[in-house]
Amino acid sequence: MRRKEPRVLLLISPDSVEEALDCAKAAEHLDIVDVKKPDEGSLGANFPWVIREIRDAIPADTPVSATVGDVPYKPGTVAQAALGAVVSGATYIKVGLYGCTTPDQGIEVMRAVVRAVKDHRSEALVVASGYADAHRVGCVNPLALPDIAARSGADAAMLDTAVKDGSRLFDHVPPDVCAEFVRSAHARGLLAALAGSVRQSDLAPLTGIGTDIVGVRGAVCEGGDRNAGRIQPHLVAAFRTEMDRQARAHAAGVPAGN
Ligand SMILES: O=C[C@H](O)COP(=O)(O)O
Repeated sequence: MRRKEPRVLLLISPDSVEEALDCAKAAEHLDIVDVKKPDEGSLGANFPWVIREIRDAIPADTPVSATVGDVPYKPGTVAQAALGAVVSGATYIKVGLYGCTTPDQGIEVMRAVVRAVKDHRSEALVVASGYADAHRVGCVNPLALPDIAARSGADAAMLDTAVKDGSRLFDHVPPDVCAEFVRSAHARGLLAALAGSVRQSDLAPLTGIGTDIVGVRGAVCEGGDRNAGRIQPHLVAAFRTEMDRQARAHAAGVPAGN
């Protein structure tokens, strides 16, 4: 049976139709299928026809998200790419503000994206994503994302990691600062999403932080390898089981351990 209101939404990122079919086998355990192309970057954009094929391949009640890329500070270019993603069937549109160095640049890009997406499909959700390791790539401070998202009319603020070299979300933004990010998003009426080589052992702090969405690829791939490994349905199921265990422990006020 499909989950109705999971405490935290699980977003899984396949890179192909074949991997999306493996996600479909685990559809009861995940909430959002997030199409990306990891060989084009952390939030690399896949082809429109891949988004369309994935939309057609997975259960109709599972929303499709698509990443628009690790985008430059080029509002027109990014708005067109975002329109391409929503026309192709995605209802979550994720934008990685890689080339934006200031909040004003991020707002300019995201306002253009929000207009392009919502003019086409008003109920689609726009996600403004920053990078926990922004200091390594010179982009906007991750804690600026909730304000950028709110001021541009986006629906969610997200953090991921830009450099996929084994370092993880909490290596760059510790749990107490992630908690501040989530509070800041919620105070602005936004969803908060956290990702970045997240593992099952991160689920206890992530649950406590109160994030709405956890984004994962590597942890549900064979051998934990987001590049060479493929998404495994049994690893998706195991990840969900641990999310649920942590959610129950949190609700009961009892630490679940790892
Ligand atoms: O949106 C989520 C990302 O796909 C996370 O990928 P990762 O868990 O391999 O860092």
